[in-house]
Amino acid sequence: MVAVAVLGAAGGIGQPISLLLKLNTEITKLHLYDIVRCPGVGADVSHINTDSEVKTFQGATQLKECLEGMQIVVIPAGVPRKPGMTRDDLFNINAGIVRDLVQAVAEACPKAFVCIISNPVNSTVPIAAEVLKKNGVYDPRRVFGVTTLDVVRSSRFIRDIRPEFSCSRSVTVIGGHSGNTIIPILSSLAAELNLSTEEVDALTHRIQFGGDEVVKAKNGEGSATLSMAYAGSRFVSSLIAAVKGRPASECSYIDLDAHPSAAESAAHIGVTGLSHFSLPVALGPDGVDGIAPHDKPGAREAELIKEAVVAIKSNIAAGTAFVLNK
Ligand SMILES: NC(=O)C1=CN([C@@H]2O[C@H](COP(=O)(O)OP(=O)(O)OC[C@H]3O[C@@H](n4cnc5c(N)ncnc54)[C@H](O)[C@@H]3O)[C@@H](O)[C@H]2O)C=CC1
Ligand SMILES: O=C([O-])CC(=O)C(=O)O
Repeated sequence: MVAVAVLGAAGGIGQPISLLLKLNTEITKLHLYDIVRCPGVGADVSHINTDSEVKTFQGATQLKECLEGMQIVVIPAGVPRKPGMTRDDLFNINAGIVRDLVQAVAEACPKAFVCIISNPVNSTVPIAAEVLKKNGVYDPRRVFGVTTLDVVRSSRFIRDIRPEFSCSRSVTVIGGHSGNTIIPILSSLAAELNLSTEEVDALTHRIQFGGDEVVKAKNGEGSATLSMAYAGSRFVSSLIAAVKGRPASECSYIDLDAHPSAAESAAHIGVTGLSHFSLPVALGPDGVDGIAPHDKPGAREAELIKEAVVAIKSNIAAGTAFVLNK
């Protein structure tokens, strides 16, 4: 049995991710929750002829019932950016949404894997961690910031300039999920693909600010939804593979206490004094199971890491203070 809940299921990401999860034949129960429009989305998705049973829940009074028995909880609830905004500008609204949803997770399915999509991920994941800690149910191996879209973009953007590069090849992306905290590790690929310094710089910038391309193109109608749904569904598939004992790894923004090798690996690249950072994570039946083999940062990336650490530190502090000071 694999039971998955989507919180924010009627939204721009929520709808297509619900569709993709309905197509995943390993999922047996799919629970969809939102504060609006959920019955319609659920009725629609439930007609797809795969075996999973779809149930919909709407409004805070149905949240706990939605979450009971869930093994994986995917959270794309919250507001998206408009042009001119940073992800951090979403903090004031989304911090409270994530806090309240994770509180319900703590009460109804404390052992579930929690996959957080809502921005700013650099802060919302520490918020989730603090809420679970407050409830005495925190397992750092089980809480993930979904940064898969940065990896997906990296593969595709490299393919744009080197058609011989296979889109299905994963690229290591570490750090966080906003602007200059996103660090694609391109040094060894640069040698392999004969990328010039200018090309590496341009690729790095495009990957870091890929979200802005979509925000600009959507012109006030939100941010990435379809590519995010794809990325989120890929992340969930990897998690399910790991739970079922198959090898799986994904880059993800995790608690560095999730595994001794996480903190070691981070320290090795100069990341100290942070509770969270995105690393290539080896996934196992209990979630984070170590650090997956990955390309090592070169000198240019080491500089980017230094900048990212400063920004992520303040994002984490904001998230932590939000829960602890209330
Ligand atoms: N991690 C990543 O790589 C990415 C993250 N995002 C983030 O995902 C979030 C969602 O984006 P979209 O789906 O485009 O937004 P959207 O506005 O289309 O959908 C959000 C959904 O959340 C629901 N919602 C709001 N408050 C809720 C609550 N308390 N409980 C349950 N549901 C609630 C809304 O009713 C809506 O259906 C945003 O914060 C966005 O920045 C977007 C793209 C990539
Ligand atoms: O750009 C945004 O606000 C949405 C997002 O996180 C992304 O597309 O990477």
